[in-house]
Amino acid sequence: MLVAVCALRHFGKSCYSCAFPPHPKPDLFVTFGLKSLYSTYKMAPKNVAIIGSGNWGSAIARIVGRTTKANPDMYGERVNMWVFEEVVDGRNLSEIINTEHENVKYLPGKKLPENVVAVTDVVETAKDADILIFVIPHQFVTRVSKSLAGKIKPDAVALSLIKGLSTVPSDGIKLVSDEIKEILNIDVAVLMGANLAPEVANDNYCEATIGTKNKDKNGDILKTLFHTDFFRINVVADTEAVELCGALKNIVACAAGFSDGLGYGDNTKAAVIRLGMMEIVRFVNQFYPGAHLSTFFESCGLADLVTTCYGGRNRRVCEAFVKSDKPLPELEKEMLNGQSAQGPLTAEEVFDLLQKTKSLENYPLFVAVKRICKGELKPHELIDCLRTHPEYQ
Ligand SMILES: NC(=O)c1ccc[n+]([C@@H]2O[C@H](COP(=O)([O-])OP(=O)(O)OC[C@H]3O[C@@H](n4cnc5c(N)ncnc54)[C@H](O)[C@@H]3O)[C@@H](O)[C@H]2O)c1
Ligand SMILES: O=P(O)(O)OC[C@H](O)CO
Repeated sequence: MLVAVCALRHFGKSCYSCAFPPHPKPDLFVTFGLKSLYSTYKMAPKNVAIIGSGNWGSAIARIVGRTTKANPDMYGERVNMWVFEEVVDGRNLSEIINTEHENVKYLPGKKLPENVVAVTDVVETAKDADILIFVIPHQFVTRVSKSLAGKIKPDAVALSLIKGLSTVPSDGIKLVSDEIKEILNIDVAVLMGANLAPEVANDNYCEATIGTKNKDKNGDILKTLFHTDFFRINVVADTEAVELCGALKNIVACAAGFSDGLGYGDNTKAAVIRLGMMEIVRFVNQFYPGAHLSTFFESCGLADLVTTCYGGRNRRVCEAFVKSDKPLPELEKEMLNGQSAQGPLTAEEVFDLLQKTKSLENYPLFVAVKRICKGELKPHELIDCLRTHPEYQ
């Protein structure tokens, strides 16, 4: 055993300086046999595919295209990116991406690395991939995952960048990562953080959190795929908490938008952020207990909440909702050019779960956002809901 460990550590080189206790030098056959086994494993670069090509999908493709190219021993150079085909100015978006290397609709003005290849067939995109990055609005996850079932490598791993929840008619909600896992029967990690896509695409410094239950097995290969000088990654094991921070912050962003639309200023918004944070922590503890408090202070937690409540699309659309009195779907269409604000939908999904579990009174902010989005409350009533928050008792 000792010999085998030593052989693996030295890959057949001299073991005189081995830190292990004294042991015989491994015989050449064992050493080189293991070396070649190791090389086979080591020399098989992982193919990466991106399922999605919206605002965030395209920004992340800029990073992944570069890291795969910079690490040829770890990753295949070509990165397939699934494009939900549409026509832009008379041309197919996929064709524009593959000739001009720019997603002119969802991330205009930013070049994509040339090794990122737009593919319109989702199975074709994913079938040879060892790492599948899911980055689509959450309402499309079930359908897209089902179209991949049985058609991907059985030992592939997925990483979800999706900030949202899946709905289950009987149970209320399900984590998007669990939905993907159940449909595809593969391991699913998550990546969340304070990451407004246009700023990431600008290479402005920021951070993100990877949550994986298999840190020993997948932590390095996933981290290296994203970790750059300007995009710094921490890997933690609290997968559920990481994912829920990403999904639930979109609801809080809506409350921040209402507050901005009403002209309430920074103190009120700080209160919205704090109470929102407390509801996120409470929700995780109630439905997915066991998370470390420190996880909420990773980029996926407090940092994402701050950035989203100042610069996000959910905030922007909800501010406009107060000022214009137009319905949210109309504003989303008018303001976002095909992009998606996921807070209102997530608020509705979370509301159903809270109702089913008789927990509504513990989440006044989440509940108020749902009711305002659905026209059941006026935006200014948000503050009445917060005034009697259980955090004050
Ligand atoms: N944009 C950001 O700043 C950002 C940052 C971090 C995380 N996220 C999260 O990443 C996920 C994806 O966001 P995004 O910004 O890349 O997307 P987006 O909001 O830009 O959405 C547009 C994408 O949805 C696709 N789409 C439209 N209709 C579809 C359909 N019927 N089936 C499948 N796809 C369809 C479009 O082709 C396009 O690629 C979301 O969960 C979001 O919360 C976004
Ligand atoms: O633009 P939003 O509101 O979808 O937020 C984008 C990112 O999630 C911020 O980290």
